[in-house]
Amino acid sequence: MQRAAGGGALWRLRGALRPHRRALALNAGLAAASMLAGILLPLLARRLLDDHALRGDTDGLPLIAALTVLCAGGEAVLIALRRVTGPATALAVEETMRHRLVGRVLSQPAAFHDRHTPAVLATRIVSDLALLRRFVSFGLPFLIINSLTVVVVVVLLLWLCWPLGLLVVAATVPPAVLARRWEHSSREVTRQVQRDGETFADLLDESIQGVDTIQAFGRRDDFTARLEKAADRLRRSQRERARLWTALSTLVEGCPSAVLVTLIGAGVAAVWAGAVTVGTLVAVLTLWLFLLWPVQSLGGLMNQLQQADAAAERVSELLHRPPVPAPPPAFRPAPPPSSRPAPPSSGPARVGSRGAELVLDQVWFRYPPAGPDPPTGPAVLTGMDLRVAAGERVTVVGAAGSGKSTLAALLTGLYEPSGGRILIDGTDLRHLPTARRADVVAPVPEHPGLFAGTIRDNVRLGRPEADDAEVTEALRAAQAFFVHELRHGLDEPLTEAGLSLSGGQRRRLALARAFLCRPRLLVLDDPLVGLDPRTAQQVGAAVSERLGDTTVLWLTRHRPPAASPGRVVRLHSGHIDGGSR
Ligand SMILES: Nc1ncnc2c1ncn2[C@@H]1O[C@H](COP(=O)(O)OP(=O)(O)OP(=O)(O)O)[C@@H](O)[C@H]1O
Repeated sequence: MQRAAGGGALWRLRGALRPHRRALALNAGLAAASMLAGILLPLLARRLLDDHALRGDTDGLPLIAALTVLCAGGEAVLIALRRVTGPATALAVEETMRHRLVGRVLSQPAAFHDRHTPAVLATRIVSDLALLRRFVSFGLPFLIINSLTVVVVVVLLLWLCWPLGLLVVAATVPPAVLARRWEHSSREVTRQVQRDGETFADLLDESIQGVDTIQAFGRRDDFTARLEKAADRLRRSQRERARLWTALSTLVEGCPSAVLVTLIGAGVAAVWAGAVTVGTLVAVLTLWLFLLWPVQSLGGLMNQLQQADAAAERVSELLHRPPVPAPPPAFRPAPPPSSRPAPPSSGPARVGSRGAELVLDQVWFRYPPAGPDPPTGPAVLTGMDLRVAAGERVTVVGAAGSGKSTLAALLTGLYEPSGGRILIDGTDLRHLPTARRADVVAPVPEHPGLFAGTIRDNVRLGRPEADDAEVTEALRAAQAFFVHELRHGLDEPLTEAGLSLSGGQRRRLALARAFLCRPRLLVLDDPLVGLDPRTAQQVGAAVSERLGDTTVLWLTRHRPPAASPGRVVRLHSGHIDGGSR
């Protein structure tokens, strides 16, 4: 439903302002006080002229002069204070929103990340929040101060000389109406600018990430053309927005000069006619000058309000997503294996744990749609049944695209089944708290995620408290001996996403990471891809021999090496042939 006025999405973000309400109230107080101190000056000038200067009366002059200096000085001090506290408050508000936003984004399920690319999320977290910070530090205070100024000045003008006051009121109406109409017509254009910006950011992200492929296939010109087309669309919508904005600002900025001339003419005539004093005319003209900035800045502030509202809409769409569901109180996962003493480092490393029983009960799965349309694609899993006893090793063999990675994603809770249940020791996986999942189910995904940091940080991802002896043991079990040949060993820094390592090395670090968690169920998604036959054989042997009673589900396109886990089942047409023994 279309909102009647801008600001609705901003209002939905008020929760993020709550922790800063004192600082915001202080800023508003400083702004109102400085505005009032400024507005008192024309009134004091009127007294100075009418009661003293034009009459030659010096009685009381020092008091009026002292009050004038006090107001002028007070206004300057209050403005300076606001300039210090305002940006600090805006930065604090931005920090609160960023903290909440990052937390919400990182806790969203995989289906959400399928629909929002990293570029779009980064834009929202960085650019949209910067827009909102600017609005909180500049746009919002000025919208409040300017509105207050208009009300106070108009009341004073009507009180000082109502005909001149009415003239001023009449002169402020057209710009206000124009700004309102502009706000209406430019709302959709503003959103279009932001949509085009997101599309461009997406394409840019995709092109930079795939630059090797683009260059290898000599498609640089094609991709440059695609980017230019998207940039052109963005430029066109920005130009349309600028056109609307120019029309408004020209009218709004041109109006006041015409009004000032009229006001001077009418005011001088009124003084000649004896209807107003010189002091009153000076006060009226000065007060009109106070209205100039609020009127002239109206367009700019509406512009900022719109951009901030569009940013707030996108930010609140993320912030108000449902939180990760809390587990029902009944579920008690087994105690984390870290409480057990680490095995001795001599002899073959054992990284296993007490295994969990896994049951897939009529599991159906269809990927959620990328857009708002209802799902249309075929179901990937179609009533899958599989029973794996505690401590059992099962190899699931399936062709490319048969749904192995999908099954791994379901087992690690990245997606929820569209139908049926996944039970671990009889408890539905849906009820397993996210933070404890790594204690129970550890994945070795087909494309493991590594992060900037040291090898140690990456291996300890699931168990940050593990000591170096445990990390080294997990690396040995995963055949990741290459780590000891690195210059800094466990302290070797990885560049972003572990790009400084080969695919096979990354995979072995992912294995070590999973081993270190000593999970009760280990899910391996084609873990031998990228390994040479000898290392593959050793990893297969490590999984068979060194995992103790850990239950292992090995998903693969081909039968793994001879030493690989025991029972073999086939994934075919979305279900497992002979899954439930
Ligand atoms: N995020 C996604 N959104 C929509 N469809 C998807 C998504 N990921 C995978 N699919 C589809 O689900 C099906 C199964 O894919 P999946 O990656 O699970 O297969 P796989 O057996 O692991 O394949 P491979 O051995 O090639 O890695 C494929 O048809 C694929 O197109």
